[in-house]
Amino acid sequence: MSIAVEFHHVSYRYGRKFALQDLSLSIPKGKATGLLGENGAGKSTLLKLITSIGKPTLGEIKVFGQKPGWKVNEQIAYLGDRAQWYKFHSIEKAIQYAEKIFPNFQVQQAKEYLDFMKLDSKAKVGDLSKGQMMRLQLILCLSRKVDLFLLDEPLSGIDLISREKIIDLLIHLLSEQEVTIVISTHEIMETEGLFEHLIFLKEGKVVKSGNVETLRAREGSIQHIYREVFQ
Ligand SMILES: Nc1ncnc2c1ncn2[C@@H]1O[C@H](COP(=O)(O)OP(=O)(O)OP(=O)(O)O)[C@@H](O)[C@H]1O
Repeated sequence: MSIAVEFHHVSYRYGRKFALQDLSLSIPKGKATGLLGENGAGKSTLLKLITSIGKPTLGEIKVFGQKPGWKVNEQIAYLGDRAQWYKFHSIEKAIQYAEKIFPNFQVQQAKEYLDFMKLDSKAKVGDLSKGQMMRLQLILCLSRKVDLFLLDEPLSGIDLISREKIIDLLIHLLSEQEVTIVISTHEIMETEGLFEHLIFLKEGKVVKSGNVETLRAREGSIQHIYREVFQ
């Protein structure tokens, strides 16, 4: 199995509080990995460390064999704390703007995704609903030509139809390109079919991880495992 991201005994703390504790894990290359955990488990912190928004207090991280930093960030698209797009821009304009700020942005790809996600390119960013805004954020993120996508809770607070659209888009991307996707989520029911690999995070530690099929064969449905781990 080729590895995209490795954590070796990583700890991270905010002030006195440890958000991650002696955490070791591997994220396989070319697959979708689900990062599952309850509120405060450390999912966002883990994704931020991959993009070098923070540095580990202890331990070592490798992303495609390199230390996190600006160089490897060129290969990463991160959907994290929501990027601010100008509210007075139309979606079309937001795409032109994304092309300016992201060197590896694919305008044609973004236009295809817009159709797929049923967004009107003339609509103003400021007039979009939360779900439509998330669809747009995701389009702008996924239209970058990179090897690794990190999506921090892309489904949170989104209605069923938008969720299904987002999941369809991710499945489409995975079937078309050899990319690595890491998605943090609590929405295991809807996303289960998307993932090949799962990491269960609890109180800053990995409590279970592995290939989805292997986990299912050994321990039953993913929902069952989720309940066992988090109840
Ligand atoms: N900026 C911060 N300052 C202080 N503590 C923080 C900060 N960000 C996160 N924490 C703490 O670190 C721990 C992990 O937070 P993190 O946001 O990584 O969890 P999460 O799994 O992404 O949670 P959620 O599902 O609620 O988004 C939590 O206890 C949180 O309170």
